[in-house]
Amino acid sequence: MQQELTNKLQQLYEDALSTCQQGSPADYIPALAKANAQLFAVSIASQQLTTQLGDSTERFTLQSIVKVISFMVATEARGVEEVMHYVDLEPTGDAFNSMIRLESSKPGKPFNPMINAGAITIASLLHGTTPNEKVDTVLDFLEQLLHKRPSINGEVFLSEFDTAHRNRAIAYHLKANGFIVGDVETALKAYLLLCSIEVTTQDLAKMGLFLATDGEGAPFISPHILKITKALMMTCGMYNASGKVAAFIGIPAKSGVSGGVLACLKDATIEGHHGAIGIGLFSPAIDDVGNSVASMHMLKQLADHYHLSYF
Ligand SMILES: NC(=O)CC[C@H](N)C(=O)O
Repeated sequence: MQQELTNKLQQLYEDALSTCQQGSPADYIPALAKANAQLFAVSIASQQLTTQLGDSTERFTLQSIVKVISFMVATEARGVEEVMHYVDLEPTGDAFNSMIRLESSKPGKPFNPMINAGAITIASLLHGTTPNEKVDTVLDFLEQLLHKRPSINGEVFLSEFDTAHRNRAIAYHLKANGFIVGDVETALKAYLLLCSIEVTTQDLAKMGLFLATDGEGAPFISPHILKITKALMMTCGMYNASGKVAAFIGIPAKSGVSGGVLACLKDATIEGHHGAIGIGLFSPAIDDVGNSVASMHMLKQLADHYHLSYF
């Protein structure tokens, strides 16, 4: 059922919308730079209800948000022990594309699956030998969850593939240290294709609800893997602002440089929504760390107003 908008939610949305100009769209991926910085959409989904604010049908690429999904799919396929042989579960405090710890810490194992190094390793662990076969395992999962197969934005993929010098360096460094399974270019291409999967905030809210309900009634991911995934979102999901997001918002969330944010709440109340809730947000203007300014403002206001912090 689609919810009538309350004045409060509308007011929080308008307040957050006014913060868009404090950021700007990511420009290190050329195709993302031309996004309309004024776009802002919020979707809230619970088992009873969905709420849409702004342009919730606008499509954007998942970018780093896909790291949550590919981690779940790879870990379901391989098991926690095998995955942890290749990727740790520790926050870094560094930028998402940092390479420093691959060299400064021995044996150069990526610290967690939410940074680029960890996500490229995870892409190498997905079943399949070609990039498309690997990506299909994630698309299959999303198709079951969303009841439609998401598309890949070819322009964004090519734009990033052509300029992926840093990710390529990370991938080869990982390979040299034994943390890429199989062909390194295959892992890199799979990772970049995964980042280019297109969604709307409505899709993100459904993904959030899936996580929030511990996978109830949706494609199977073991409960212990969902628990690890949400812990990773809380500790590592918001780049090197993860600690502050945990402290001041207190909701497991994952953002991407296209301006999307995925959040989930196990048991909360937001207007007519009660119980497990998924939230999807999107606004392309991001801050220095890489988090969407309006989306984070909205999430903070929601957390304060509806007492959503886990702590
Ligand atoms: N933070 C992000 O969203 C990064 C994803 C982007 N595709 C990259 O690898 O740089």
